[in-house]
Amino acid sequence: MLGGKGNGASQVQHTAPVPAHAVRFTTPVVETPAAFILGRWAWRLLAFLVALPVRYPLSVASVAVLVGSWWVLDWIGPGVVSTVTVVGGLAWRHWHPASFRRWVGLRSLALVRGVWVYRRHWQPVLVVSGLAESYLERQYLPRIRSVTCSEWADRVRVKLVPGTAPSDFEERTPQLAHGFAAPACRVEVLGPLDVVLEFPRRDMLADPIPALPVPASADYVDLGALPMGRCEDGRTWTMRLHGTHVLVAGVTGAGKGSVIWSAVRAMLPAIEAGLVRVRAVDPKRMELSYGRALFHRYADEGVACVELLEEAVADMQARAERYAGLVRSHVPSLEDPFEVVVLDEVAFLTAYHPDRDVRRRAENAMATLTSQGRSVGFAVVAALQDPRKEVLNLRNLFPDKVALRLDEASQVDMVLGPDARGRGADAHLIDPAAPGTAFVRLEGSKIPTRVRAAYVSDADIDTMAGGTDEASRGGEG
Ligand SMILES: Nc1ncnc2c1ncn2[C@@H]1O[C@H](COP(=O)(O)OP(=O)(O)OP(=O)(O)O)[C@@H](O)[C@H]1O
Repeated sequence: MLGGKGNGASQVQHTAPVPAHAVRFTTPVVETPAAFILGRWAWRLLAFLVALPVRYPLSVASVAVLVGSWWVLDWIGPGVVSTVTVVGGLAWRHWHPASFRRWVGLRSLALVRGVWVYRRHWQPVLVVSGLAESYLERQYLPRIRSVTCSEWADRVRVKLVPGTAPSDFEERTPQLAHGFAAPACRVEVLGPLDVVLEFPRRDMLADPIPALPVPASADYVDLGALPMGRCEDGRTWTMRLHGTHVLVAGVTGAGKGSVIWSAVRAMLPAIEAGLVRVRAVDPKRMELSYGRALFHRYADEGVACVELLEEAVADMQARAERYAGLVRSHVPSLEDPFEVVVLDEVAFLTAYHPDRDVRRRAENAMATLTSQGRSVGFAVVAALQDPRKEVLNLRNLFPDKVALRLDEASQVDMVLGPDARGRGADAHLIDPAAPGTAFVRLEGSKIPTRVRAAYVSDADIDTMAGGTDEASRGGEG
């Protein structure tokens, strides 16, 4: 059953003896006549040739055209076909570079890398990393189904050996990444026995991303998808804020400020229009004080911070009372704007403040805001350096989390959830020279995605706070 074609297992010669059993039952060795073996090879060759036009239609068609033209016009035929193809290809590349890259460039790359990198090294890498399975003294390998290339990564679709699980691959992502000379490896489960291994080819996030354009007007502000920066596949990283709370964790210098400011920047026209109000808690007095003018309320001293939080709780409860039985979901308006409470270094209030009463009141206010605020249009964005439980008991009240560079591997799962590191979210290995880089779980995906927040400089914040950033305003945000 394991060796059957449909189940994705391919049988290979075993390279290591199975440890001796107390009692060994072995199948008798029967000499196979050479005719059988040759017949089987011939059958396989025939099946391969028949499947060829289906598996590689473009390549087979090209060869057929070349041979056909040679048949009809002798050597002039292939010469004419090649010239037309090259000139046509160059023209295509010139006029439609994007479609040429998608249909020709990336497909050719996938063909070459599929053979040269993955199929060539597949068996040794999998055997050495412990992903080859043994059964009745034979070894079985997961089978490569296809290799495709995107702008930034190779995606190797694999059919697993029955009896194994995707977690076997998830546990060996470092071995696989090193084995195929890639900077990382991520595992995506498509279905039973069906996984994709994603190997980045280059880092799309290596260079800092300048602050994104401010949306042209409040109409273009989408509180469910604020543009924050870039994903590792080159797409824009968008973050939902309305209807959720966001926890941003990262060591000092990891770039928590750029996440907070990118969110504020993406909401700027709505803030100016009065549809969004930001209350800022800034105990470090460094990060948020720059943009004071943008905030509805601002506090930087322990007791004042707690009072700000308690006022937000009172406003939230008043709104909840008005909505009770009448409104099911909040829509931002001038009367009831979307209220965002931004807390920089939340542990200062919940763990480090010397006054126990301040710590308790801060924790209570945050717990109330995060547990009751979502449906009435209150969101909390909290940044912290140390995600350990004793520092912030409320971690689980934040549905969305951003894991910037962290100190220890164990903190990754604390921030992103128990299986995050197994799925490739190595936030503890983020390069300190690339602040703003983080792992997040995008909506609808279990796989953590690597992103980088755009860098909103002090000058950008000054311009935002002065309301003079017309030049940087974009179209649809
Ligand atoms: N997204 C980014 N892209 C490029 N550089 C960045 C980015 N974010 C931050 N930096 C750089 O890293 C430095 C530290 O960033 P930031 O102050 O936001 O870190 P932090 O996590 O808030 O640190 P702390 O907890 O000490 O305040 C910034 O001064 C800036 O030079």
